[in-house]
Amino acid sequence: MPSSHRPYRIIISGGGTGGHIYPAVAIANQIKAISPESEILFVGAKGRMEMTRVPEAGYKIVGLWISGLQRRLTIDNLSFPLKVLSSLRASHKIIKDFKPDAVVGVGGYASGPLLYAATAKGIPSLIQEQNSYAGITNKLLAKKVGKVCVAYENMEKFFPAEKIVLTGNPVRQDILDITEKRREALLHFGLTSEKKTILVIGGSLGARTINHSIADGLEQLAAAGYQLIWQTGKGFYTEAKELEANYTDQGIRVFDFIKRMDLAYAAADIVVSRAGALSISELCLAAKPCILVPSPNVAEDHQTKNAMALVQQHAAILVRDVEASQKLITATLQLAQDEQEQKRLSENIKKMARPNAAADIVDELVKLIK
Ligand SMILES: CC(=O)N[C@H]1[C@@H](OP(=O)(O)OP(=O)(O)OC[C@H]2O[C@@H](n3ccc(=O)[nH]c3=O)[C@H](O)[C@@H]2O)O[C@H](CO)[C@@H](O)[C@@H]1O
Repeated sequence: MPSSHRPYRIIISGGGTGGHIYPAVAIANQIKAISPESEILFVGAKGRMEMTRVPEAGYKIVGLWISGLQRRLTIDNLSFPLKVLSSLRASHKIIKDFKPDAVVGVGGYASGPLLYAATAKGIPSLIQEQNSYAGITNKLLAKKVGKVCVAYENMEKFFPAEKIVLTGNPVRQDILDITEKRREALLHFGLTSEKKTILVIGGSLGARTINHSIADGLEQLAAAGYQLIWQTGKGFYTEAKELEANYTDQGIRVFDFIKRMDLAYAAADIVVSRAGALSISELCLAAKPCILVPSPNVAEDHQTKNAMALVQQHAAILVRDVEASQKLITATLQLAQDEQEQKRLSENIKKMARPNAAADIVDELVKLIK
């Protein structure tokens, strides 16, 4: 069937961590799905993760010279006003050259100047907030943009009510259907179907407390007969690799970053994870029983709020970061042994999935253009 959409020119801006980048990629893929001739340009922050992950996903990206304002007084802060001015000027030029029909902001440093410049020119714009607690960039931009697509209820405290649309977080297509991928997944990670698999993910940057707790409990997990896919982030990778060397026959697999998250979810019987908003949205779609260890190092403790939205529905188990060193391994072993609890959690978390988020967001975007 021919597409009823003309080709659109869209800029998507933001990044910093996977939690901002992958929803942006999912939105881009959806625009291409409804209108394959569309042109999409990403705008990120120089030196940040999006500058490599976005081209890997097949899209062009340009980088702005911008960073966040640190809460402490640092040398970096002194250059902050200069960075804002420089990135605003660069954003105006990018918009003038690319001539977008609309712009999308996904949060993170780069979306500030780009959306500010776009809205000043009256270009239709939409932001997507992944968390149950709004980031500062999005809060400031909300006054200027046309629509704010959110993933949690009660976001009126942060954004003008008439602009809010509850869509959920857009998740990469390959994670939407993992049920058929288990065999391929076990093969991919060199694991066996005879053992249960625990997936440990620290979020796109890795999580120190989770890493230390798993390192301390590795012997226990292996002795109990579980295999492990363990994503450490860069910081703990070398140490974890050394530990892994003692357990290769028992199926302990260490990665700093996993590119095939679809296969990681497909292989997993249970998951231990930070409570980043995208990880949570993906876990809902994958319908995996999980233990969430919210990062305490994020604005307004928003990961705990993300996690509680599930815990209150008995859709996930919470282990607080301060308690992880004592409780995480015990909780993991308990859940791994309790198939009824796994089933209950899996059924409940599945109810919270929003598989149409990307399509709903792009619908809103198209309405703004029209
Ligand atoms: C420390 C920090 O600031 N964390 C924030 C960041 O988290 P972070 O970037 O960790 O984000 P999320 O947990 O939301 O998402 C991680 C994303 O990276 C992907 N992934 C992860 C690990 C890996 O090895 N491979 C891989 O592809 C996941 O599949 C997911 O798509 O953005 C989220 C969304 O705004 C916030 O909720 C988090 O609080």
